[in-house]
Parts: sequence; structure tokens; C-alpha cells
Amino acid sequence: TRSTRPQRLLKAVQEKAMKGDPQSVISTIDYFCRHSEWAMNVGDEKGSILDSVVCEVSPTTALELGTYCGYSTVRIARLLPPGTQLITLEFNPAFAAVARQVIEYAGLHNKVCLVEGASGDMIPKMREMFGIKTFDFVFLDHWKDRYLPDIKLLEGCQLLRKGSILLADNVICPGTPEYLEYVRNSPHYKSMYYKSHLEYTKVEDGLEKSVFLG
Ligand SMILES: Cc1ncnc2c1ncn2[C@@H]1O[C@H](/C=C/CNC(=O)c2cc(-c3ccc(F)cc3)cc(O)c2O)C[C@H]1O
Ligand SMILES: [Mg+2]
Repeated sequence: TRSTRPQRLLKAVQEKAMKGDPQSVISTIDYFCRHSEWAMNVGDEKGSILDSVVCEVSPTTALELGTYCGYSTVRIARLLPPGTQLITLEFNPAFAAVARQVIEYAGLHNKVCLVEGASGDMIPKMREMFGIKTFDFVFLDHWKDRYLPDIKLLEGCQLLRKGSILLADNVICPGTPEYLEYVRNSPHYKSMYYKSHLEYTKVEDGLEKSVFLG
């Protein structure tokens, strides 16, 4: 049967990127998505903004919602100092299988824990599974209608602390109107918008960074 797009993306990484070199894995995926097949990775332009926020926060504990092929997982994990951990949630086993191999190829498996499951089920289990007290940084890039319920769940499970940073992809395209309205109007968040473009296109999109105020 015909391969899937994530499988073809993985093949490009295994054939063209340098094993153990996260930057070459990132560049290979960006080249593949720009010149062969578009895929819904955060991409190089928004990825640079993601990099700058991760470096600014330099989180000890980080959570990613929606691994997909592991592109942003590699972007984040490559910037984390030793002893820190990125937990990434993915409920599609086929995507998780590709992501595991992309993360492994980049040599970042010791910094990443990919958990197969739905965010709504797994978030309440974070403390018991990982001994996590709170998350310093959360990257949201999963189903857009799950952004708002999941941050309310993070709040409810006391997994955010004063100063925790949320960074959300696609707040313009495809768009996350309920989420934006909430983080921009709630007294519990200070929010700012980073204008950019939809990955590999000229269409406007952006990232919303929100600081939890407690
Ligand atoms: C609840 C939950 N738990 C765990 N994993 C979850 C989950 N919901 C989705 N996931 C996983 O995250 C991934 C989903 C990501 C959803 N992202 C998107 O739908 C998405 C779509 C576009 C886009 C823009 C314009 C267009 F014309 C077409 C597409 C661009 C993007 O950057 C995106 O992230 C894969 C899925 O299995
Ligand atoms: Mg996205």
C-alpha cells in the first residue's frame, strides 16, 4: 500500500540528514516540506520564534501537545540543557511511530519522552507519571479546539505556576478564536502575539505567548 506523508518525511530524514545532528534534521524536513510535500510542522519562520522563546524561558520542565512528526519536538529539545525533560503527547500511533524515529535520528531521545495518548487523559497523570510539579513551558500545536480545554485542565491540575509560559501555534491559521479570547481577556494571563506566516507559505499566521499570572 502507498506510504503516508509522515513516512515519506521520515525517509527523507533518514536518507538526507546527518545522524545525531538536530539542525540537519530540521533543515531536511523544512526542505522536504518546501520542495516536495507541505506538512503541518511549525516550520522555519515560526520555528525561529519558538527557538527564541525556549531560549528565553530555558525551561526545566516542558510539555508539547501534538507531536505529529516530531519537528518542533526536535527544535525544542535541541535547546534544552542536560537534565531537563521535554514531554510530548501524541494520540495517533502512526504519527508517534514516525516521531520516535525522527527524535532518535536527531540523537535527542534522552531529552524527550513521547507519551502516546490524548492530552485530556494524560495531563491529569503527569504528576504521578513523571513527578512533575509544574511546567515552565507548554507548546500547543494539536487540534485547535483542544487548546482552551487543555489549558483549563492544566490550571485545574495545578500544573502551571506564576510565570509558566504557554506558546500556541496557529492562532490565526487555522485559528483558535476561543483560546485567543480567553488568554487575551483573562486576568490570569498576560498575552502577546508574534506575527508570522503559515509554515512554508505567505499566508499570515502567528504564535501567541501567554504568561500565567497565578
Ligand atoms: C487531543 C490530542 N491529544 C494528543 N495528540 C493530539 C490531540 N489532538 C491532536 N493530536 C495530534 O497532534 C497533531 C495534530 C495537529 C493539528 N494541527 C493542525 O491541524 C494544523 C493545521 C495547519 C493547517 C493550516 C492551513 C491549512 F490549509 C491546512 C492545515 C497548520 C498547522 O500548523 C497545524 O498545526 C497530530 C494529532 O494526532
Ligand atoms: Mg501548527
